[in-house]
Amino acid sequence: MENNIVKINNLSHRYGASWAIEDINLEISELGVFGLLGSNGAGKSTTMNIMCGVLNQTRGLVKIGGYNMQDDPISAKKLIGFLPQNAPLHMELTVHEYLTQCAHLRLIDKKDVPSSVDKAMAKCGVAHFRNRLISNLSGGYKQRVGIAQAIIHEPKLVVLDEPTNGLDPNQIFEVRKLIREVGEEKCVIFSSHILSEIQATCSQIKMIDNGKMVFSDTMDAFNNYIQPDSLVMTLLNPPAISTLQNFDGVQSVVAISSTRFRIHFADVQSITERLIRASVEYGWRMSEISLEKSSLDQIFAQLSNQKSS
Ligand SMILES: Nc1ncnc2c1ncn2[C@@H]1O[C@H](COP(=O)(O)OP(=O)(O)OP(=O)(O)O)[C@@H](O)[C@H]1O
Repeated sequence: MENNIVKINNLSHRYGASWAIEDINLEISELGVFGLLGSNGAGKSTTMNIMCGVLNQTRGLVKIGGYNMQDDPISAKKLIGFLPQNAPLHMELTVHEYLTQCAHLRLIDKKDVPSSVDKAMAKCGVAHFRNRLISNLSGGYKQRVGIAQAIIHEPKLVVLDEPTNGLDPNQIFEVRKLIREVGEEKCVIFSSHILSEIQATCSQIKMIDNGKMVFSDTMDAFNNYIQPDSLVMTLLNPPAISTLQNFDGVQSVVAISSTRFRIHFADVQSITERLIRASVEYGWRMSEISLEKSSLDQIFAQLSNQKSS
């Protein structure tokens, strides 16, 4: 038996004539929260829907816990909990009624249904709303119920498609916390188009751009990758530009105005500190210094170019 929780090989899908995803490869064999990052239309939902057996791929292989999704969908799907982009909630049911129905749909042994429902409600912090109609819950609590239905049968893999979309900052904070807790016991894959969302929640990051996987590594590796390589500073009494150009570690200097400069450097280590010290020593009168980070669009562009070169 393979010990991969998820194995995806050369997964490709087209809607009509246009390819939504092409040759996606992915292997996960450990617990934790894995982020799938991509801008709108990048192919995240298509990948997740195929992974969960909701959509049939045009080409490629999906195995969950060693079971091929196309050959043995029942065994594969037993191992998955899925919260699609539009949570499949029944607004007219109470939280308890809905989760009980989900437990039956997941073929949990009848005698174990009440304890499974109680456990999922407790884990997701919705037990105190057990008798409330789902339609009367806030967005954050609706998402919690959505996550509860995804974990009720104790799956190995939990797939959450943009679970924090449309929530307010407090609700986002709480739902992220819940996702991290679920990730301590299960493999969680969750998608977002917001980089900070993935950075705050995930140990690993997979980036999709234009239907292709452009980056797959740990969050630390990604954060190192996007280390800033420029800064902007304002000097009210600047030296000659050649002085800045010759400063140790500086690669190039662009004068944005007579007092504002963009400095490109090779290594972020200590450059800001050394520039501040020099400003004090030589009386440059620094009033601003800030590191510039690449935008998500720039990162995607860099990674996509690297991939195709
Ligand atoms: N049912 C469909 N029919 C035709 N094209 C589709 C269909 N579903 C998705 N697409 C197209 O496939 C591409 C990938 O869409 P997908 O929904 O997988 O992206 P996404 O990364 O999840 O984006 P979003 O965050 O906007 O949902 C897009 O160009 C989209 O327009």
